[in-house]
Parts: sequence; structure tokens; C-alpha cells
Amino acid sequence: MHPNRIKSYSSARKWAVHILISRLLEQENQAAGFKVVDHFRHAIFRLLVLMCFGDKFDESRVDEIAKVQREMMLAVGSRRITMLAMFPRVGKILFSNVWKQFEKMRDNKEQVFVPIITSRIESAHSEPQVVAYVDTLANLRFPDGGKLTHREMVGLCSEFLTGGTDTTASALQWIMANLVKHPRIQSKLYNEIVAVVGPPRKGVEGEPEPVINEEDLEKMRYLKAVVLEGLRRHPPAHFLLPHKVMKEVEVEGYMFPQGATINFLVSEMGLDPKVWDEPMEFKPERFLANDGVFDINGSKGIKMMPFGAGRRICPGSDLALLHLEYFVANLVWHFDWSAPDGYHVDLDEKNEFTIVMKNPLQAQISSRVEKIKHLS
Ligand code: HEM
Repeated sequence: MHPNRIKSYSSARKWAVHILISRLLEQENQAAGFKVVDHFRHAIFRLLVLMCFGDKFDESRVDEIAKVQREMMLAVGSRRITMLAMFPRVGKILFSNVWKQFEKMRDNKEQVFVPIITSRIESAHSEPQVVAYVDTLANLRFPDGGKLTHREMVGLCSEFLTGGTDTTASALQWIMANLVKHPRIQSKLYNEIVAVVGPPRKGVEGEPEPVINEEDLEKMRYLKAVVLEGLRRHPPAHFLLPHKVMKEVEVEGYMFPQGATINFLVSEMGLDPKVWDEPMEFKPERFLANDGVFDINGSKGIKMMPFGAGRRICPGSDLALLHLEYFVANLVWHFDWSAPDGYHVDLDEKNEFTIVMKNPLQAQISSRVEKIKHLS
């Protein structure tokens, strides 16, 4: 198999964590700290590109993909594009310039994505390969035998990257911000990790740093609780995608007519004082009850819904939880995270496609391996 091809999904995650750790090692021990979220987004995006297209592209190719993705994402947030989406027929006439601009962005994206998709499909016949997301799209057949067009595959790959990158990077930033703000919680988490995998070790010269194995995450209950508390207190999406009422229904005396558009106050649910004790506080311990089992999909009852619930629940929810646990565990195992002198973690929010930190986290990090070496 080609060395740049995806070998397995767990090796892809390991590779992404190596990328992140090597970038963070360059930021170590900076007195003023450094802005962490760009590093998180970079590693998560590279991981999702690999899972989507099956190849480890070089930085310039990844930058090209990121550029066309971001261009579209920023435009989607604009009011005129929203009007186009709501009234497509009239919108095309009323906002013909915006429509042209939209088509240009779509063409730019196709120019980058289509060659990648076609080369992947062509090589599938000649080389054995682990199934990537795009392979599943290429192999999809409709009941009448029809296939997805290239344009549809571009749209779906783009949705995969958009749906998974900023949401996960934002959740990771909120969780790490709380671990910097609450050193006690960070120590408790570090102690749990060490109890499962031992203290962090120095890598062999010239080899990537050792990382925690995915299978070990299963034994870390407090880690799961930290991730869930992060999603409760700071859900990256404050609303779901708009839903449509299929059949008239009455809920607690309110009538919802067929065809109405509805949405859900995701962030308010996680902060409801009737459901959550001290809802504004970051207390992972609340998720340790019931043997650490928590129904985040809302199949038995809904206490929070960071991924939505029901038929249109986020299809990436399990993947996102795994990625968050895996990244948080490795970040805390390798580094001690603290606030630079005079800096205080500000939990104010800002809407930027997802809900992000208004003042992005600045953290100071130091290698735990070095600390252990000094102590021994
Ligand atoms: C912490 C990370 C994530 C959060 C908080 C999140 C949250 C959400 C939410 C709230 C929705 C709307 C659900 C609804 O309308 O009922 C959604 C939809 C979606 N998510 Fe995620 N998501 C995350 C990660 C991911 C990942 C990793 C992927 C894939 C790689 C992904 C792919 C999607 C897609 C494709 C949809 C649209 C589904 C549809 O149209 O039915 N998400 N996500």
C-alpha cells in the first residue's frame, strides 16, 4: 500500500495527534502563552481530510482544500446567501450577483475536489485500500442503479469536512480552557490517565512521540465525564439545523402545525437549573453517577442535546466523542496546561459558524516528560 494512504482509522488518529504534539512542542514554555485553537483546527482538519479522501496530502494541498472550504463557510454565514437558501427561485433573480458569486465558489471547490475524487476512484481498481468516506460515496448505488454525480460527491465531502472540523476544534478549545481554569480537574484527569497507561515517556530519537492507545480510553471514566461536561456547558452549536414538522402535533398545550419550521435551544437545555445542579459550574463529576453511563443520544430522555436527537442526529457524534477523548487524553498526558501570568480564562462566547471563545484561549504548556526527568 502507498505510504501516504490511510492504513486504518486508528493509525490516522495517531498520526493526527503526532502532528499536533510536534506543533505544540514548538510552543512550549512561552511565558506569554500561545493561541491554541489554530493548532487544534489544523490537526482535526488534516485527520478529517485523510478520513474523507484516504490520502495524507502535503501541506499545500491541504491548504488548498482548507481555502475553498473556508470561502464557502464564511459566505454561508452571510445574510444574502441565507436569503438565497430560503427563497432559491426568487433569490436567484433578486440577488443575481450573489448567485454568481456562489456559483464561482462552488466551481472553485469542484476544481480542487474533483481531481482528488477521480484519482481515488481510478486507483481503487489497482491498489488495495482501506475504505475512506469518498469510497463509500463512489460505491453507493440508488435502488434504480444510479450513482452520485461528481458534484454531489463534492457537496457531501465538503459537508463531512465542514460538519466535523470547527465543531470538534471549538469543543476541544472549550474543554482545554476549562482544564486551564480548573487545575484541580486537570490533575484529577492526569492522575486517571497515568493510572491507566503510566507516566508519559520520551520518544526514541527520530521517532514520533509515544501516544495513548485508543483502546485505553475505555478505562478512563473521568475523561468521558470531562468531555461530556464540556459539551453540556459549551455546546459548539447553540441551535440545530432547522427541522420541519411533518405532522401537526401538540406538545404540553402548544400546537405545532404541519410544515412549520422549528428549532431547539440546545445551550439553554444544558443550563436548565431544573435539570442540572449549579449549571454554570464546570463539574465533570456530575457525569460519574450511574457508573458513568450517560445517554447523549436522547434515546431514553433528553437532558442535553449537543448533537441533536432522533433521526437527524449528528451522524458524526460517536466519531466526535472519540476524537475529543483521544485528543484531550493525549494533550493532558504530554503537557501541563496553565494560564500565563496575569491572564485569566475568559469564557465569553462569540458566534462564528460554531460558538467559539470570544477571546481565544492563550495557554502556557510544559512537557510532563521533562518535569518527571527533573524530579527523578
Ligand atoms: C463536537 C463535535 C460535533 C458537534 C457538537 C456536532 C453537532 C451537530 C448538530 C447539532 C447537528 C444538527 C443535528 C440536527 O439538526 O438535528 C449536526 C449535523 C451534522 N453533523 Fe455534526 N457535530 C459534531 C461533529 C461532527 C463530525 C465529526 C462530523 C463528520 C465528520 C459531523 C457531521 C455532521 C453532518 C454531516 C451533519 C448534517 C446531518 C443531516 O443533515 O442530517 N459532525 N452536527
